[in-house]
This record gives sequence, structure tokens and C-alpha cells, in this order.
Amino acid sequence: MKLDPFYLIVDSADWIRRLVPLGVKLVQLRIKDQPEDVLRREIAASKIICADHGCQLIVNDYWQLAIDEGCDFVHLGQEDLAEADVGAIRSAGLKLGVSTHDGEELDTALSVDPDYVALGPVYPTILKKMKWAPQGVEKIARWKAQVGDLPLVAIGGLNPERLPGVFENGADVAAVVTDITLNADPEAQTREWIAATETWRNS
Ligand SMILES: Cc1ncc(COP(=O)(O)OP(=O)(O)O)c(N)n1
Ligand SMILES: Cc1nc(C(=O)O)sc1CCOP(=O)(O)O
Ligand SMILES: [Mg+2]
Repeated sequence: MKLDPFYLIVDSADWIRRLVPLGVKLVQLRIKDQPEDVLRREIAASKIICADHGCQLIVNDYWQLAIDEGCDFVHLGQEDLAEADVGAIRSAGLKLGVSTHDGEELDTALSVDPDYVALGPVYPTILKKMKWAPQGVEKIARWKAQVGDLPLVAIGGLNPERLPGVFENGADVAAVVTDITLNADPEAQTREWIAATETWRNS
């Protein structure tokens, strides 16, 4: 499966409405600490916007809501995965991406036959506190050697200047949150990311 090399992660349908029309083709809705009715509304709205713009929507964490709302791709971390019904996700026809941070987690991820594996944090991230030190781009090459043709997503502290090192070491996709959402001009930075990933879009 070919995924767009630019993977935007945002926390609301408003962000999706604002940035996806600029040409984003792969987006994750990552919402934390909201009641179920809000989550459902946000997922449903995001799904419509993404469908209108030919963008793949990936729902973080809430796999059951993603199934209920007719979405087709979810992202789960290791703790999410431990509690999820992977059979139900697969029976409903959804694709599944899984986070990894060490070799044991990679084995766990590969055991569920995921549609991509994410490795992070490649660089320090300010988005959330993490127990892993920055992995460095060399680890991307080690991960790619293990996952083969399975798409490998790099995440954590990425910006356009860091993309060549990420892709040259074997990542297929680069995921980003704060370099765009905390940027003074998120629209301009989104365009910058689209341009900076162009080489890897058609390779
Ligand atoms: C592409 C991608 N990679 C990693 C994560 C992190 O998932 P997880 O470890 O479950 O942490 P939360 O994002 O849920 O806080 C991700 N969301 N997306
Ligand atoms: C949500 C997330 N997961 C990570 C992991 O390593 O699993 S790093 C991360 C944060 C990514 O945000 P930013 O692009 O702002 O650094
Ligand atoms: Mg999670």
C-alpha cells in the first residue's frame, strides 16, 4: 500500500477543514479527553471533509467509533492495541497503523499484520511527555530493514529541514503535529510540507 509521504496529525475537524483543502492527502484525527458525542461529531465531520478532498482519514485511538462512523483506517498505540479487538477492526474492513518505540513493540505490532508501523520519537517532541529518548534517524534504517515493504512512518520533532534525513534512512512517511499547528502560519507551513515531500510522493 502506498501512503502519502506527508502525514498531518491534528486534534479537530476544524483543523481538517482548514488544512486538508490545501492538498493534504493523509491526515490523522487525534483527539484527547472529549466526551463520546463530541468525538462522534468530530469524526463524522472529518470523514466528510476528507472524502470531499480525496484525503485518507485515520482515526487515532477510537477504533469502535471509527467503525461506527464508517471510517476505514485507525491508528493504535501499544496500550490501545492491547485493549482493542483487532478481529473486529479487521472484520469491519478497517486498516490499522501501529506505533512502536522499541524492538519488543515492533514484534507486537508486526504480529497483528498492520498496514503501517510508526517509529518515534525520531527527534525530541514538545507535544507530549515520552519515556523514550529521541531515536535518531539511524534507527529508521534499522526499522526499515525489519519491516521490508510495509510502510514505515517516522514521527516526532519533524520539520521540513529534517525530512531528507528521515526519507534517506528509509521512512516512507513523515508525520507531524506542532511544526504545523503551532506555526505562526499553519497554511503556509502545510504548503511547505507538501512541497518538501514532493520528491517522495511519486517515487
Ligand atoms: C503516526 C502516529 N505515530 C504514533 C502515534 C502515537 O500513538 P500512541 O502511542 O497511542 O499515542 P497517542 O497519539 O494516542 O497519544 C500516533 N498517534 N500516530
Ligand atoms: C503523537 C506522537 N507519538 C509519538 C511517538 O513517538 O509515538 S511522537 C508524537 C508527537 C509528534 O508531534 P510533533 O510532530 O509535534 O513532535
Ligand atoms: Mg493512542
